[in-house]
Amino acid sequence: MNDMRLGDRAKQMDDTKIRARGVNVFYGDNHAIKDVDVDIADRMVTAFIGPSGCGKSTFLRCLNRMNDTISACKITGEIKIDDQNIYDSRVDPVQLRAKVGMVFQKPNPFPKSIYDNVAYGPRIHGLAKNRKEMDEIVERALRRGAIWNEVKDRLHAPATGLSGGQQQRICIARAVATEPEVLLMDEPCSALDPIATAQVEELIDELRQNFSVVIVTHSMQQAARVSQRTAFFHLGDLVEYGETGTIFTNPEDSRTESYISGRIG
Ligand SMILES: Nc1ncnc2c1ncn2[C@@H]1O[C@H](COP(=O)(O)OP(=O)(O)OP(=O)(O)O)[C@@H](O)[C@H]1O
Repeated sequence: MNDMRLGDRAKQMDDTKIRARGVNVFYGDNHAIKDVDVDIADRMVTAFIGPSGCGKSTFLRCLNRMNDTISACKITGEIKIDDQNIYDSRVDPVQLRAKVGMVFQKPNPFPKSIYDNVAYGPRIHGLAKNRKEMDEIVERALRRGAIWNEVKDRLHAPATGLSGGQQQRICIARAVATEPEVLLMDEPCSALDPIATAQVEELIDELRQNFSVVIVTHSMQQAARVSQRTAFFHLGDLVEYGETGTIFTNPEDSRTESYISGRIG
């Protein structure tokens, strides 16, 4: 183990936001995630990389219990956010998903106005006492989504009428409107052109001032650009996890090296 990783491990003692231990996921007989332990840091971007089907999205969805909605899916092990086991029967998944927001691969605005898309979560969770407070929440979220200037004059127009890149930033604004602590992003740029991708990447860098961000990406360049930590998955195993620069320049495991050099995947 190199010095960087030892330093990282020590730091993780202080800044861990999510602590997963012995996590296994099964879809029927398919053992999709195998005994994964990982500590995800607060206010940093963590990238999940690995070949198609290795379990990146499955593990990401464990972090806000999105897999609960898949009946064939069984999860064992423990995932704690701060000190709370999110699979404890007392945890309400709806409340959990306000705390752990998610942005998907394909922009999926609701067929509602831009304003109502962003106000949706805050309304469900009763975050505003009146219209003025809701207006403030919506504006703050749209500013955080780096889309306010483009939409401030048409807040009541349908969100579905925006470009793909704008829709994705609306979805990010919608996810941050409930003041989550963690933001999960499942290939958030895969449907975007290079300009919109650059805007979303810049935004991810700003979001980490306030949130712990976990991003699944197929682009190693993107992982290298946006993340501080990288986890490499292969066939359901978390093969290697550490500081992004180290994973890309000096990986310990031959499978990681093969993947980043394009020999597998
Ligand atoms: N809803 C589901 N029902 C059954 N099996 C699933 C489901 N989702 C994923 N799987 C299986 O779990 C394994 C991991 O899939 P997952 O989508 O997590 O991989 P991934 O690394 O995110 O892949 P990709 O990069 O292609 O999106 C695969 O074998 C996949 O077929």
